[in-house]
Amino acid sequence: MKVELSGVSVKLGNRTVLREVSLSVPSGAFLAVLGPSGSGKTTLLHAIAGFVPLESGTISFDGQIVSRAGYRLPPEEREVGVVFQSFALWPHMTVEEHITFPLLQRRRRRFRTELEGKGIFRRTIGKYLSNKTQSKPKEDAAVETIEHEVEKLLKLTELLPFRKRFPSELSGGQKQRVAFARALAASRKLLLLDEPFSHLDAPLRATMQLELAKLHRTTGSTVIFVTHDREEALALADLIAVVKDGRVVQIGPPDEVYLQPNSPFVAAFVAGAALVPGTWRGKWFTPLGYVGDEVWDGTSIPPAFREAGCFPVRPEEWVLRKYPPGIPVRIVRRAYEGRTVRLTVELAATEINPDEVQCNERETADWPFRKTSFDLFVSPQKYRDICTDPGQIRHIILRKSGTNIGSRTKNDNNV
Ligand SMILES: Nc1ncnc2c1ncn2[C@@H]1O[C@H](COP(=O)(O)OP(=O)(O)OP(=O)(O)O)[C@@H](O)[C@H]1O
Repeated sequence: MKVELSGVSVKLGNRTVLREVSLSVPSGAFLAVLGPSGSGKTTLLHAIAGFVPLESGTISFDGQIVSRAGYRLPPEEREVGVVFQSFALWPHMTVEEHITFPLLQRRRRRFRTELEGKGIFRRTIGKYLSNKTQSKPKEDAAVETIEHEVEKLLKLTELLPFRKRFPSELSGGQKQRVAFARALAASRKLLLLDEPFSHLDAPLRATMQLELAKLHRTTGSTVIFVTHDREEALALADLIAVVKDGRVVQIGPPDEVYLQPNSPFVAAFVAGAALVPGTWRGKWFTPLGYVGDEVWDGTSIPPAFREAGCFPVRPEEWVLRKYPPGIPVRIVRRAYEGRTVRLTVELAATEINPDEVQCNERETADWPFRKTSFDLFVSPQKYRDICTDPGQIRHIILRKSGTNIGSRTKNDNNV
């Protein structure tokens, strides 16, 4: 199912929580909605599910408007499957009953007139159908269809051995799979997932991410997935929408958002980039405190970085050196991660006059820009060769890629 939002604004209480959000998710695509806490991700998902009314704009599914100001197709009529952060399983229902329930609801919608007021939500399909609301052949066909679908979903989510168990008898990962199976039973067209892995430990999280990717491939559902974990978003999605303060500030494929962020916020949030303060002269950038005569070529850096007086550098772009040339930094933390050592560094304060930092307050107010601290990775061997203790001052330079470095004296003449 293709999902389109055009100029969507949502007010909760007297706060505008979503502002003029426009985005388009092609049928079968996996969109990750990525943003910090409180940015409006869950509200965006709730607007798509039909849980909240719109102040303005439209939401459409396959070209049909499902929400606009003053109109909202009820959630149960939207054919969407939702997985909530907390799983929200029903303690009194078994695994197979969880999956049966939305199938009965869908059936109920189809036979609404026949079933109206007949008390269909009993614990099993048998009980439900023994209400004799339909003819015998119709009953048999309904049982068969629902049973068949339940079997398929149990198999798809590898829950066959647990079908008779209640939630209290399941592990975290199994509960998660029940939540997925129930959502798929509600709809295979559109799945809305609100941080579904946030309560799982790291190994289980990795397994569930693989399972979700497989499920997405096999079902072909459109998936909208809310997360504040950039690695999860980069690993799973076809498209990432970065949300800040209720707005979508950038949307694109993961590599595009990672490699070509359009603002300091996206660079720092999605790529963990350092926002190196310094001075722009034309296309050339001189990092603050740089010891040496190099300047960086910012031809491909968007204007928002010039306005903020900074240059984005991703962790993998740095080279650590014992001596100048480079930017002096103090190593404040090291974390051994097996193949690499993650170093957290701060610009060495003695070298820097904070007044020289041309910081755009609005863009960087929520990011530790002035107290610039960021990560870089070195090999364990390099770590042993270059640094021994946190607290040491070392130098970092931008990895030479052949095109992004110039000489200060040579290029000063060109600006
Ligand atoms: N019912 C409400 N009334 C008023 N404000 C609300 C209401 N619900 C949420 N908000 C506010 O709307 C903003 C967006 O909330 P939302 O839950 O969508 O953010 P989020 O990005 O999903 O956050 P998190 O990652 O912490 O779950 C927050 O500042 C929140 O405090």
